[in-house]
Amino acid sequence: MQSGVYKDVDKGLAACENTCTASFSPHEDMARPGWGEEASRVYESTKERLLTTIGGTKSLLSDVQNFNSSAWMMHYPGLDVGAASTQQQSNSLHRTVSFDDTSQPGVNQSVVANPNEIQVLKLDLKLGSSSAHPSALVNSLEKSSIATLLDSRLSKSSQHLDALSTRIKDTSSKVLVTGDLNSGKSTFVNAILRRNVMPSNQLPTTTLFCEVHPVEEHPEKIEQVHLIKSVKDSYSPTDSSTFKPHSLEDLEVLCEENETNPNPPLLKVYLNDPRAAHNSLLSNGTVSISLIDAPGLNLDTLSTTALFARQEEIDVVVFVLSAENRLTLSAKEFLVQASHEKACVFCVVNGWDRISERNKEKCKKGVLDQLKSISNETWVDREELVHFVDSTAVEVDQDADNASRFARLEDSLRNFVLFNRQKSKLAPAARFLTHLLSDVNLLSKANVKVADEELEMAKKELIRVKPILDMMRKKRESLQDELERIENEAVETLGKYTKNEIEIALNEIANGRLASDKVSMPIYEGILSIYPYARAVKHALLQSLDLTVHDIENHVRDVTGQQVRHVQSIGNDALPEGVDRVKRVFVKEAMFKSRSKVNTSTVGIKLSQKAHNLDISPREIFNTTQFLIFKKVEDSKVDEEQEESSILGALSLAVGAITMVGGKTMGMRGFVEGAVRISNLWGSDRVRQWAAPAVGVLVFGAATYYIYELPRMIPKTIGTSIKKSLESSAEPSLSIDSTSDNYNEVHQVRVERETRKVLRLASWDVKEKFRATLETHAAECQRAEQGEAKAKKAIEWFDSVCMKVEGLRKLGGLGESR
Ligand SMILES: Nc1nc2c(ncn2[C@@H]2O[C@H](COP(=O)(O)OP(=O)(O)OP(=O)(O)O)[C@@H](O)[C@H]2O)c(=O)[nH]1
Repeated sequence: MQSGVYKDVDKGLAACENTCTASFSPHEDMARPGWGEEASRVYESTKERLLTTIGGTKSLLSDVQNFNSSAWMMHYPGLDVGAASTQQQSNSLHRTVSFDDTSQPGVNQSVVANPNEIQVLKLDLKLGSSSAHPSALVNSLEKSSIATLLDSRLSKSSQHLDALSTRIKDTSSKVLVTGDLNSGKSTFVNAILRRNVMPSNQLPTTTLFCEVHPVEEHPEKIEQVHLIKSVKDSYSPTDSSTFKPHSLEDLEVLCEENETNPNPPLLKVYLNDPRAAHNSLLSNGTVSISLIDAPGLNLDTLSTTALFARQEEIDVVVFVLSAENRLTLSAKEFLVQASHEKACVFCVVNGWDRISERNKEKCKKGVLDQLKSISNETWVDREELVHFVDSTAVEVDQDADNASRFARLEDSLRNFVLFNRQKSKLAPAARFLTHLLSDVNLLSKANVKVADEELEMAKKELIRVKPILDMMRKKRESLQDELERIENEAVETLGKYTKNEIEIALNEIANGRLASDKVSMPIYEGILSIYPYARAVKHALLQSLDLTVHDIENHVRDVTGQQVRHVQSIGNDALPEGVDRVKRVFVKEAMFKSRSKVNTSTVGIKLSQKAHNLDISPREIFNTTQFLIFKKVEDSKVDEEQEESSILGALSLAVGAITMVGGKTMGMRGFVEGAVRISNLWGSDRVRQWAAPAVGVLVFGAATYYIYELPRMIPKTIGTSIKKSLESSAEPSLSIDSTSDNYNEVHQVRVERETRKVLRLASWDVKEKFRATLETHAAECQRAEQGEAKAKKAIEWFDSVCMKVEGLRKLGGLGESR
């Protein structure tokens, strides 16, 4: 016999929790004076502790939810993939903290936990195919989905805590009286109340639920019946819209009226119990008890009554059966369900007076055997829970034996109600809190484990990435400087080179020589083709200049290409390992290609291909100044001939001018005629006498000299002219187009600009790659630092949750769920 239920009151709720599964035999305690007060005291103190624990747990759940949504997406333990490793883990850690979360990087797959340990916060993973293994589902779900599912479980648990809290605060207890049809339920309720209130009859009468409350619960403290349309409707005795009032006398009529109602109403009956508190069950002075007279069980009412019995506020089910009849199928079915829900069922075997003395033992055995097969717990405590009485005799004169049996029934029932109130109101809360706190503890430890893993990963990542980042940050400035230096040096070198090469070329041309050996001078074909010859010379000189520029460009391309590779190699050397290198290929042909698109860039290019550059002015053929200059440049010995040459030059200029004006080259006849015309100008006979031969000789000598000197003079004259005009944009004969810069400067600037453009692009590539790599590493570093901080915070926070769980367990007198 378990008699420690009320003795061991100091164990508080742990005792309450233990008694949930303990057998019930409080009769020894009942015999003690003041047992009711003691039970009540235990109840009150345990209730207060539980309510405080519920408040603390709710606040803890809210904290977990906030942390889950704002700081750390909660991880959920996966499924057991190895009993051995689970066992091993369990041995080393308090309440298995390991788990199989293979969806998380870095989590050791051999580390597992038993998911069955999670009870209240178990996720509803019946998603999609029912054949999908829960572990697969856990692992396939996104972290955020798990966190969301968990959040929903936490919310539901919090709501359930509210319901439990309300239930704990509810001081009333409900006793549901049910049983087979006509088994005497109403008669028994009347006997308990010592009043003939419930209609009882040979014929089935009770078709609806009659809930009897002490009159003290009525707002006006009057006896009254409240008819509530449906058992599902809400009801408040102070809200007249929720019920229809009737007098007690109407009760029988109301029952008759609703005999065939498929959806019968619920009746609340407020009744005065005239008995003293220590005798009364209804107004016992300790707790507020209501009795519910339910319809007899048949196929129609079975489900409704079973549903009613399952309700949390039903603390006790009193099952009334007839001593004369065996249990019906409906009754058996109900008892199985009720005993499953409530563990023990209080049984009243009615009509005991109808059983003859000699059959009483046999009848008793038959009833108990039936009960044993249905509810073993009830059978075990049959002395307290199964009573054989005559309910009809309670109000009338009854034999002492039945009076004693009924008194014992009443004591047992009252005791059972008080005892079960503790069980039905506090134990579910205690059990739920125990499981919930254990789940929170398990989840916290599982998350500490994950946070540990993530902390390790973050640290490793920082060890890897931070030195690279620091090195790159240090290199950034020097790389920039180095690239700029290479660019500037190359630009300067190639600019100078260009200037120098063009200077050399122009000097060559000014000396009448070709600047490139890839071009040859035209052949002089005599004075008669002097003009085409001069034009061809000019073309050859300009072409040689063009080829010089072309050679310069090629050289610049080669050198720039080398510098591009140099830039790339410096840039690639500055990049950390594992990063793609700069691979842009330098296409040297693309250099100097953009000239056709931009007008100014055509300046000074392909001079020989522009027709207007080949125009020859008389001065380029007969320019005495040029001639003299050529002489000076060519040979210093000719100084003494300068005077003569000057005269001849002047003459040649005149003759040339005349011949050119007359139609470019007129030939010897025209030349002589020209000379005669000049002599005619003089007009005097005397002059004509001596001058004609002298002029003739002079002209002839000059012509002879010119014919001899022209092939040598023309390239120099033209070359000098070209050089002069290229060195100054003011020279109209060979303009380098719309620029004020001279030819040399134009090319120097062009080469510098192209070189800078190419090298700047190469540097940009390198710098961009370096910048992007640095940014990537900075982001990785930042992520790792954030991960480290987050993991540290999570470890600290979940550790504090475990401590709070421990505190709440102590506060509520709760143990560990497993
Ligand atoms: N002799 C005897 N008759 C009883 C006893 N209990 C009930 N009866 C009679 O049995 C009949 C049915 O009693 P009720 O109380 O109406 O039975 P019930 O279970 O409430 O009936 P329903 O609600 O219609 O299922 C009545 O005539 C009662 O007088 C008892 O202990 N002894």
